[in-house]
Amino acid sequence: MEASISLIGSTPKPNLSSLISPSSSVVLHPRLPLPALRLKKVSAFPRISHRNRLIRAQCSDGLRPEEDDGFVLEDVPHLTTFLPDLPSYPNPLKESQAYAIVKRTFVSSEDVVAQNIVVQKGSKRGVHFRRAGPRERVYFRSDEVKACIVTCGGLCPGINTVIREIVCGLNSMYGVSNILGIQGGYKGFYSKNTITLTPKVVNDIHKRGGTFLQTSRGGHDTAKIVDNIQDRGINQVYIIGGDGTQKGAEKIYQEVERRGLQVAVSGIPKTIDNDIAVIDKSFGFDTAVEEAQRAINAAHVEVESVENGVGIVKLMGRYSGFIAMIATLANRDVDCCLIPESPFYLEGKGGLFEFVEQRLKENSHMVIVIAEGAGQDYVAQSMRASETKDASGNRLLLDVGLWLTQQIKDHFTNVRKMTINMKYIDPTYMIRAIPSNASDNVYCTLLAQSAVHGAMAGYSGFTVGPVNSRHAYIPISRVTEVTNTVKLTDRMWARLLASTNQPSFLTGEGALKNVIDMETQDKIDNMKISSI
Ligand SMILES: Nc1ncnc2c1ncn2[C@@H]1O[C@H](COP(=O)(O)OP(=O)(O)OP(=O)(O)O)[C@@H](O)[C@H]1O
Ligand SMILES: O=P(O)(O)OC[C@H]1O[C@](O)(CO)[C@@H](O)[C@@H]1O
Ligand SMILES: [Mg+2]
Repeated sequence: MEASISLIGSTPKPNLSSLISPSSSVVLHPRLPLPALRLKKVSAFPRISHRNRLIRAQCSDGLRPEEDDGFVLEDVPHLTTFLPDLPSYPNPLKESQAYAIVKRTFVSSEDVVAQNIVVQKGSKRGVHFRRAGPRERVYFRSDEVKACIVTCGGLCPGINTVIREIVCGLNSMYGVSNILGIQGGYKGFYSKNTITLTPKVVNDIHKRGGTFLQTSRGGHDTAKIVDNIQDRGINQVYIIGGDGTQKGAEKIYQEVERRGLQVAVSGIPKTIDNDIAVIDKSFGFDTAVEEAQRAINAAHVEVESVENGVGIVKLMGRYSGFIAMIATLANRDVDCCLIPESPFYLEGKGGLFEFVEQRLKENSHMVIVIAEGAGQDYVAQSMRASETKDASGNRLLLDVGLWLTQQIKDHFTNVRKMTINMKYIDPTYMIRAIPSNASDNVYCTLLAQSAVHGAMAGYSGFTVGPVNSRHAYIPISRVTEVTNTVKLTDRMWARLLASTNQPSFLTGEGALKNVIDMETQDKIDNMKISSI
């Protein structure tokens, strides 16, 4: 059967045809050079969600589901898309001692990573991403590369490891020695001096927390940044940061393409909140969960040593309660976990006050873990909410930890006439500021090396990250269009409820329906397989 292909984006170019198996119908996104098969150009979709565009693409191709194995490649841009005459060179890794006995040094263009690995007999093959790794040909000569690295947004364990491994990877694998550090985040492109990064300069930065290059929020001025990239002759840009940073990276890529520059833009997702879609997990998350154990354990020791001890530990998580959820599951001494995705209430039947009292009666102590973004609307009812934002436009949160501490104290002292011993611990910045642990260090190394291979291979406008444990190149827009959140309807939250035996707070009329409605909408937009 002849393959039927829908192409979204600019005019196709004749190479890289091998991805197409004769029986597949393939949707190439956003631009894959022309395979030697029948092509149908799909024009002008409304710029709605990436996912919807793909669905539309398949429908417009007139494919009936029965004839279609549903293979979809969400491809990343390549420099040859807008610079068709760019020369390529044999990858210097061919000569590398490190890869001398590796059976398959290079990743084939046919290697893709499936987004969905839980399938049923007869399921569509679904969305795939290009597998990350070195390619047979590179689009930069080593002595021509001028790379830069920038770190933006909040801190996260492991940033320094990523910086180190980009520098060392470029140098040892590709012989690149011209690498600049942009200081202080995006605004550093146009307002600060750069620093020269060599393997020697970055040699032991991975042992320290924070970012060697400093970071900032706000200050993303695309035109000024790309002017600066152009003026300095930079041709590889490595951008380490969270969802906001990746949105900025996408804008930089678009401007680079508009100007027709030979610049590879690579995003490396960083967020302690684990709120980036598509990837399995963000680096530093495991380290954060591990460090959170120390705070939870301290709270438990304190409250178990007194009568009616109530410990509250506040953890980070602006919109996503992953750290709180996984830290709770890991710990066993937590009686109740509160996250932004799961609304809770204090008073009445099934409320938090009732549960605290019950646990105090049973055990004489209890520990609550609360994510900083939990119950914000609730807090706003009793505090004067100011709609203040940080320099990047993120809403500044009200301190739910202090608020909850006060509410519980007031309730038991004034209403229940009980003496309780309250211990409130806020370890948020301590958790974020530490160096990464061993497994995160390995993860950061893989991310950095994958980013370097992708840039050298001429990909641009991509984010790198593990999808079902295999590192992949993902279009940046795909990871920024939705926020990864804890799905209350998935099993992981149920596991937590089963482990703590806490109330689900879903007894209010319509509460469960609201959650399901919200998540259904989310799932339509976001095909992420959320699992940790
Ligand atoms: N929509 C956007 N377009 C362009 N740049 C953006 C956008 N959103 C944020 N940025 C820029 O990205 C940088 C970091 O953004 P932000 O402070 O939101 O942190 P982040 O990358 O989301 O990391 P985290 O939230 O994990 O700390 C800032 O310099 C900000 O100006
Ligand atoms: O105080 P800062 O540095 O703006 O960072 C706080 C925010 O950063 C995050 O850790 C995300 O990086 C959020 O969880 C938190 O709200
Ligand atoms: Mg963010």
